[in-house]
Amino acid sequence: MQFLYPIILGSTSPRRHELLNQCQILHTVQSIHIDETKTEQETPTDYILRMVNDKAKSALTSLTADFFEQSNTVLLITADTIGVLKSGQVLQKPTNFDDACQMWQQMSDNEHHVWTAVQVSQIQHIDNTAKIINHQQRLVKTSVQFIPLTHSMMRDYWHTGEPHDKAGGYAIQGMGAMWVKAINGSYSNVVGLPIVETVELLKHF
Ligand SMILES: Cc1cn([C@H]2C[C@H](O)[C@@H](COP(=O)(O)OP(=O)(O)OP(=O)(O)O)O2)c(=O)[nH]c1=O
Repeated sequence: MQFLYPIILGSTSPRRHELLNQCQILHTVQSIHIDETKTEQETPTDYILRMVNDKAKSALTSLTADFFEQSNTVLLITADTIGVLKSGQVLQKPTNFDDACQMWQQMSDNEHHVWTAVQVSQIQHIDNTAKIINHQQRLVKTSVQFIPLTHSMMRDYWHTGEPHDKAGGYAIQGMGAMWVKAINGSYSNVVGLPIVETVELLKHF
């Protein structure tokens, strides 16, 4: 798939990279590291939209002249995925087994939503500096229904190592699929990048 400008994925998530590859969307990857702490006052929407913009600003500082060899304008994709309970509580990556169990107990035999925000930033390299000249965001929500979970299921899953770096402590594309009874909405959104909306944003530029 071809777009007007070269594409950079600003992410350390192998899942996002794989989803773009699956759709033959050519891109290079720039890893990013930011503080993902949510403030008390922030709503889930404020938080997730700030995250994708902070990730874009962080990636910007790493974009050296090599990234602009083909074109002085590039498109940068950044994304953030969280789980959201009916109470509005935000589920991030579990910090330890107890933290994961607290999330899973609330998700057991229940519905939660997975939200992914995606931002496409148009970046220009002028006077040796990369600048965001335009950006667009989308927020996509998918409903996920879990089966009832027992403590031994939680313990066994934790020991696989899969939950550690996943929002809500599970991977629908992995063994976590055994806990997912139904979804309503975009599957790629749960994995970490809503493909339909990402392509729409890329086409916009
Ligand atoms: C719910 C769910 C989340 N996830 C992943 C997607 C994201 O990689 C991760 C949520 O963390 P994010 O902070 O969104 O992403 P990340 O830290 O992995 O990567 P980066 O910030 O560098 O872009 O959870 C799955 O892989 N499968 C799932 O089913």
